[in-house]
Amino acid sequence: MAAQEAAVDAVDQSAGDAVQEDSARGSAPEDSVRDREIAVEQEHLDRVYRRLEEKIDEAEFLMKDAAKLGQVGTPGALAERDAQVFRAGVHLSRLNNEFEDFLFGRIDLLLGKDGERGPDGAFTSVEPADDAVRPDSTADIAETLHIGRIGVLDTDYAPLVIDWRAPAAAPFYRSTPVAPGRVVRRRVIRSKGRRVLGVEDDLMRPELTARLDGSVLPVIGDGALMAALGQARSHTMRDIVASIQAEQDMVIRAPAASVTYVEGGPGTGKTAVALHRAAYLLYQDRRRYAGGILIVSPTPLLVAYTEGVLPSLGEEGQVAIRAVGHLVDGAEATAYDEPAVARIKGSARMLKVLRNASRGALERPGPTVTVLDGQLALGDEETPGTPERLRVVAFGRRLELEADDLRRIRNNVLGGTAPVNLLRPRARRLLLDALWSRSGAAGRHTDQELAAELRSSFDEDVTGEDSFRLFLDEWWPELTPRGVLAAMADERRLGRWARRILNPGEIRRLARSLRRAGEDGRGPLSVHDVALLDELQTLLGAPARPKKKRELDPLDQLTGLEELMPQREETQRERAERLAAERTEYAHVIVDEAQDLTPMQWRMVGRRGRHATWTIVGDPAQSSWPEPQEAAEIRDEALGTRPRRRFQLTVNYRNPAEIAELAARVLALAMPGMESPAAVRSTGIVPRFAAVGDAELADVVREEARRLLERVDGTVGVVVAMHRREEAARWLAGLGERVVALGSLEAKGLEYDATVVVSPAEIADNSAVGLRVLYVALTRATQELTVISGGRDEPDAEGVPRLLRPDAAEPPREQEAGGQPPRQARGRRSGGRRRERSPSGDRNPQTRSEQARE
Ligand SMILES: Nc1ncnc2c1ncn2[C@@H]1O[C@H](COP(=O)(O)OP(=O)(O)OP(=O)(O)O)[C@@H](O)[C@H]1O
Repeated sequence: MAAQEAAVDAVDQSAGDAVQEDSARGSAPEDSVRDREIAVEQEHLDRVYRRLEEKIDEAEFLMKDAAKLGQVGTPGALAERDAQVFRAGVHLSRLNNEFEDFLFGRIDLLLGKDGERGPDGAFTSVEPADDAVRPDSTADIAETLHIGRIGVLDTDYAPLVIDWRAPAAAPFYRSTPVAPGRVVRRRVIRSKGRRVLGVEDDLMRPELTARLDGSVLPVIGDGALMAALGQARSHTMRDIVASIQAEQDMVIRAPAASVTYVEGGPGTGKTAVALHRAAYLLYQDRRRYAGGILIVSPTPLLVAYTEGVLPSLGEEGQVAIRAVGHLVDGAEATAYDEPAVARIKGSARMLKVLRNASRGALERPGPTVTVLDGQLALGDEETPGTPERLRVVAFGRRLELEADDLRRIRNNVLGGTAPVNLLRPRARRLLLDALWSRSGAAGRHTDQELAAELRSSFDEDVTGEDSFRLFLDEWWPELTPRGVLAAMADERRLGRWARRILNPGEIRRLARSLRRAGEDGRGPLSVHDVALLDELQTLLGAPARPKKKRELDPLDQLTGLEELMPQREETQRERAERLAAERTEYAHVIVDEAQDLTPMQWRMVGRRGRHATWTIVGDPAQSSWPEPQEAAEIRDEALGTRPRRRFQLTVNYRNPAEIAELAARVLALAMPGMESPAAVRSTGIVPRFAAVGDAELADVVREEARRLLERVDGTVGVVVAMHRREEAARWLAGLGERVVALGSLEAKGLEYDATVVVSPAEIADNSAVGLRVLYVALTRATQELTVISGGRDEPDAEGVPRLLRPDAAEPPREQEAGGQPPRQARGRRSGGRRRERSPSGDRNPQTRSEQARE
């Protein structure tokens, strides 16, 4: 906050010039220039609110009127009422949504090349008219536009506020001093409710002396971007609508068609851009996209962090944001697999294993049972194996099919590629055929009609028998994805299905991991299990069931999936959830942190967007998936032949240069030759280091977290290796909600005012791509970073771990799949004591870091 206030107070050079001119005319001093500008914007905001209130009155009148119409009760009147209630509800909902921080921008423009106005009342030209600037570099402001979260027109259709997504608002984001177009001054207005609190200006044409209504245009503040970046962070992400940068705006407004790829390093705004793009697409084509956009996020934590952004942009309930482990209804992943297992489960090789399992699971091991006289002869066995003999009585004769017959029929049916559950009717038919030929009745009639009649009464006879029905249920049971996954936990069976696909070690590890889900398959699932379940769902197919008739919603009839209204019993969120549950495919799919998706996850996500357009954002340098080539192939299969458009984001808005520079050392190890994004600001606060022994780790981390909580207004994140997650949460117990402990894989996409990264070596050893995971951990802080090392980190005298020293040695050997992490190569644990303390005897690592820097 302090930074923001400071920025508001700062009046830059150009403003100074304006002030001087003001003073020369004997008018206001510096403060009053700013106050006067705030008053100018306040006046405009008051007008906007008056107009909004009029519109709310109109909407309420419509609602009342609609209710009256409803009392008439004729079908025509009811439909009319629904339509009115709907329109009014939408209107009210939007107006209420938009009231907070409603107006945030303004641009002052030169005269344009042509005089045409667009539908929002603004002039359409982008470039200034030839005579807009006089030879003496003076110019007049010809048009002023205010930008807000939705558009508002005055009673005479003049634009009071332009929707940020409208074409006329684009120059607010795109204009730069290099390519200013018509924009002379861009202003960000900071307001709360009805009160304007401050303004921040960027001058796009500093060479001009521009006048508005005869006075020189004043310029206030340091620029909105810096003010926004300096703000304290909370546990939820904020929208960036007031300070979207030109390269980001290009992505947000890119046409929806085809596949839009966005790459950029940590903090370049990829997630923010993805969310704003969803809002933009809704604005562009609401009919197509309302309720039809899916955002896939890597973790539930990132979903929780980002889900407030769209409502703040006025788009409540229109977009489904789901963690990749929550994409399958009814299957919520809560567990993480160890890296070697994740690598198996995510690999495209699993496709073949699952195909085999989905067919093989029909056959259950165990004591064979006979279905006899309408009963299963189970003996003491609770889970019988697959029956190996079918006996029925038909036309007064006992008929039997033996194991060989049954096997032949099964193989015949499974010869096709159709989903297993959908093959059951065919299996049933072939069983009946075999019994029929066994019955000897086949040749009894030459007359086709009679033969057909006889056959049909034979079928009725057989299928009416409990023995047959029970047999079929046991011999071709309806398979569920969780049931098959549970079957794969049996190492012997898995061994058969994975023969020549996985090696014995992989089979053992995979079976062991699947046993966690329990024999009934109801135990906790991992993120990677969910993609397997989704694949199995496709391989098994859902047997046809009579469809439950859905009650027709009159609003759906009126408007399809259009905007939602708050007055109805179902809330917007519930409706969005319902739409998401009913939906299996989306019109636009946005994948955040796409570099982490495994091949199997790409298949799962791909199925949700078979006819969709796509936005895919990611950073290869942050990938926690070790086989990028394999993932890219499967991704390309999922995206099909749609044309690709690529964008690169190049500026790091999150980390100060001091932190970015440290992280770049790890990037150089993890991805040699890859460029770091340029940090946009510097704070002068260098990262701090401490080396501690195991015994002291908890205390030192806790103490450091406490110290950082005092230094920053917002949040503190403590990032540890995955196996320390729970332990770390205990270290921080009682420190309050502003501080959280995170496993390194959970830190993806999140940010904190300050972070403590505990043992870089442990984090790096955590997986085959540990250096990239460490790079993620080091790039989460917006202000301060402390690195605490143990003996395994091989800290130097200043406490700087080996991996973070400028002369970091060769990158550690990548861990083999399932092999031991290469930690032995990097030293022993320290003897247990921290090697240095501050002169005052406290354990504040600040001192060491300062010493180190000196
Ligand atoms: N134009 C902007 N104006 C203000 N803040 C911005 C802007 N662009 C990005 N930011 C801020 O920078 C931070 C990083 O943005 P974001 O999380 O979207 O980056 P990212 O590229 O997804 O990072 P990562 O890859 O590390 O997850 C956020 O706090 C975001 O609000």
